[in-house]
Amino acid sequence: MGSCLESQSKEQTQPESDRTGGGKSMEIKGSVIIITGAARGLGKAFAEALLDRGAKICVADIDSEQGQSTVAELQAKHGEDSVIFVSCNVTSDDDFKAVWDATVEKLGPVNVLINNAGIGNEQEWDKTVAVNLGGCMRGTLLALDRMGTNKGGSGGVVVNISSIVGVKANPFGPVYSATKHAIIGLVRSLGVSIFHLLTYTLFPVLYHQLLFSKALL
Ligand SMILES: NC(=O)C1=CN([C@@H]2O[C@H](COP(=O)(O)OP(=O)(O)OC[C@H]3O[C@@H](n4cnc5c(N)ncnc54)[C@H](O)[C@@H]3O)[C@@H](O)[C@H]2O)C=CC1
Ligand SMILES: CCCCCC(=O)/C=C/[C@H]1[C@H](O)CC(=O)[C@@H]1CCCCCCC(=O)O
Repeated sequence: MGSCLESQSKEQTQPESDRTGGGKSMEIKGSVIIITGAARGLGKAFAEALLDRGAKICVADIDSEQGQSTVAELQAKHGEDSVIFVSCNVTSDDDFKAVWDATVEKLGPVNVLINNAGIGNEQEWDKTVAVNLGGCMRGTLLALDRMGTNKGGSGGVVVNISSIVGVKANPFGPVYSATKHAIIGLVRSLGVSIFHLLTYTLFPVLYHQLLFSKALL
């Protein structure tokens, strides 16, 4: 059966301790990092923390107004050459590729992708699946294609954002919870079969933001 994760082979397996993607240790200073959904919330907080440590950041978000305002704020502190905004809907292959190309052109070769964009819309469940799970899959597969050592890349890191409800049941949001469970399945499976990149999952618990505050009321 064909696989979207082409050219994996059993010969390419290596010990867990050697899973370094490109075989090098990772340094944040000078790294080029794409963060989806970084116009606000957790993604913006990741951008701030990584900029403080010397990374260059592409804020990729569907909300251009908020994204541009966030980048203007971050540029005022870290300089215009350190952070850019690129409009991106993570459900679109073309958008994701354009983000990658613009980042390489303006900041240099990409080292890290953080698939952070996420929504919690139980009524429009297919949209929630497309953004939360589809965005992580699309980004991870593109990263393998662009950074994978099997494709002539230098390796790199992909971080996919799950949630506490990716490991616990969430009766108030079963669709959201299912997407976050699936992200863990994706990364765990990649972790045992792919050594061309490092893949991680983060499990945030609660981070204040407007939408979630409203969901609790
Ligand atoms: N806030 C929290 O306590 C927790 C958040 N998470 C996860 O962390 C991630 C970020 O969450 P928050 O910062 O709280 O969310 P948020 O709602 O504050 O921000 C989400 C960002 O994603 C963007 N976005 C939405 N749809 C998009 C799309 N199709 N393409 C590109 N960008 C899109 C939005 O414009 C927004 O800037 C999500 O994946 C969420 O599921 C996980 C656990 C806890
Ligand atoms: C309900 C427990 C949520 C656990 C923490 C979490 O993952 C929160 C994430 C929010 C993030 O800001 C983006 C969202 O939209 C998330 C909230 C989704 C809650 C689903 C509730 C479903 C509903 O009541 O419609």
